[in-house]
Amino acid sequence: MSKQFTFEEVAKHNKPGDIWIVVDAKVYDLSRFQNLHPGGVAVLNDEEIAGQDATEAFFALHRQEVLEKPQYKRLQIGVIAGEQSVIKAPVPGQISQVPYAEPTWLVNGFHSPYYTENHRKFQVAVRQFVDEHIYPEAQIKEEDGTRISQELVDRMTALNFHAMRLGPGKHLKGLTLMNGLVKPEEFDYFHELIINQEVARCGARGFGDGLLSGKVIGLPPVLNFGSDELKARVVPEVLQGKKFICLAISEAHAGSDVMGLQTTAVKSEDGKEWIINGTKKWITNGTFADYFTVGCKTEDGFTVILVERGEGVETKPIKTSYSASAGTAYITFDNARAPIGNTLGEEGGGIFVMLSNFNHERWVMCCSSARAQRAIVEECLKWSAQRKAFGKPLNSLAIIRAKLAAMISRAESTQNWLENITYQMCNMSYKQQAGKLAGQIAFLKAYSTSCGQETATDAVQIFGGRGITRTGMGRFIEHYHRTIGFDALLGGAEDVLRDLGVRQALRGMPKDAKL
Ligand code: HEM
Repeated sequence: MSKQFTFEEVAKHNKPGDIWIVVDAKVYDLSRFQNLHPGGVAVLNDEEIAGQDATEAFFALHRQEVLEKPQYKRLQIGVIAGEQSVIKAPVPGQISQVPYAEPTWLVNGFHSPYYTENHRKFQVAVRQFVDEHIYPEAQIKEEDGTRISQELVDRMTALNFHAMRLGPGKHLKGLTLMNGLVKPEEFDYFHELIINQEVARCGARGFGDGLLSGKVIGLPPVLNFGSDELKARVVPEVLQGKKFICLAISEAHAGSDVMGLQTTAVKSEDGKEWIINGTKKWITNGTFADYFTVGCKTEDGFTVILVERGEGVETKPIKTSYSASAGTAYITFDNARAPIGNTLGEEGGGIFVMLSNFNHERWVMCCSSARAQRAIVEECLKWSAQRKAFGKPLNSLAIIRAKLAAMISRAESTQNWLENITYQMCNMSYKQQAGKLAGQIAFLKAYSTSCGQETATDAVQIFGGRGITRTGMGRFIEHYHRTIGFDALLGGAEDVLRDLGVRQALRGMPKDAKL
């Protein structure tokens, strides 16, 4: 039972060296903390703060997580008798009650044709896991830039999280998913969407990629095009988080232009090995990968080869604008060798191997992008309600409300289009998806990330200086604004994708369609 105080008792502690305050009906003794306060002593000694109820002033300047930190939590010495705390710290797994902070299918009273009872149970379990285990590590690693902990990798393995992130398919056969919550044959793209969206809530873009997204794009070529022997060796150890894999296609010489790649693979004299020479750039998870799914120029064109870390393979980190925890690498292959049996698909058939991967990769990015921008909407709705300017909350200004309207509309339209495409994916064969959805997914990705960029700009305007400050109230806004470019480039730049979508559409134009 907390010690009880009255406002009168608190008011007596209002002098330098003896400062108590009330925040949300909780009494804090700041006497010894005052000189350590990052905001300085003077603000605490203000006559409207020292000995007073400082709730409004506190929440205008600090995120509520400040009070959850153990070093600050222990400043609380009691509560105000007869008063109730109203501000609740988020509980792991909880659904936000802020309007538009959740997609409609998670909001009380709304309906959806897409999600089953099983999806709903699955979402609860995934959110709980993300909030308890991924979110806290994401916040630390995004800042310190170190790679994902093996402890977290292992926790994810125990739920077969790594396997589920590759989507539905044969690789799930025989696995216990999420402690048996969903049967492998029932796992569909909506389950996968849930995983992608729940992880995106962490608001840590670099760590999000460090969370083995190299595997999401690097392993499918092995799964779909590797020999049985290669698959038997590589797939289980990657899905169990014992080894790491990445996709190594882009180069300093060529990004979207796959045919312009310069890394070469030639056969050894005895014909048993590939000898690989060249460089790769911006390779996610490359710094800690054991396997590299490498796009190479070969005699017959373009070929994809699985290369193991070893002699002739060097990786070094590239400093990008997001966290080094993503393991973004510059890779050099200097007479690196790989057995011919590591060829993925046909020699010269690399384009086919790559193209079969792109739709899924882009759709995964749409899931994250839609959810990440919604999290920014929630931040802006909260901030504009609690921040006062000219004596009124920010949201009393029409210009702020107009920005919120635009953000909300963007988040809702992206999610709704995404759910429609996901439903099509659930009801089409992989081949049908390749034919019918490449354009749709390309358009959605470009739309979603351009919406994200506009939302990032609007959010910075709403948060002001805090929107460009890495700590404190605007830290998620600063982070989102700094890293939205990754969504807009990875998996295809916006302009390239829009053009691809239109070209796909033009191919489907009936010859007899005339005005
Ligand atoms: C339990 C009491 C308090 C604790 C534990 C605390 C802690 C902190 C911390 C950790 C920061 C760094 C920024 C951040 O991480 O958000 C900070 C900044 C600040 N604090 Fe406090 N604080 C307390 C009460 C207050 C009060 C009552 C005021 C009164 C106005 C105040 C004014 C400020 C200011 C002006 C800043 C700088 C904000 C900025 O740079 O945007 N603090 N405080």
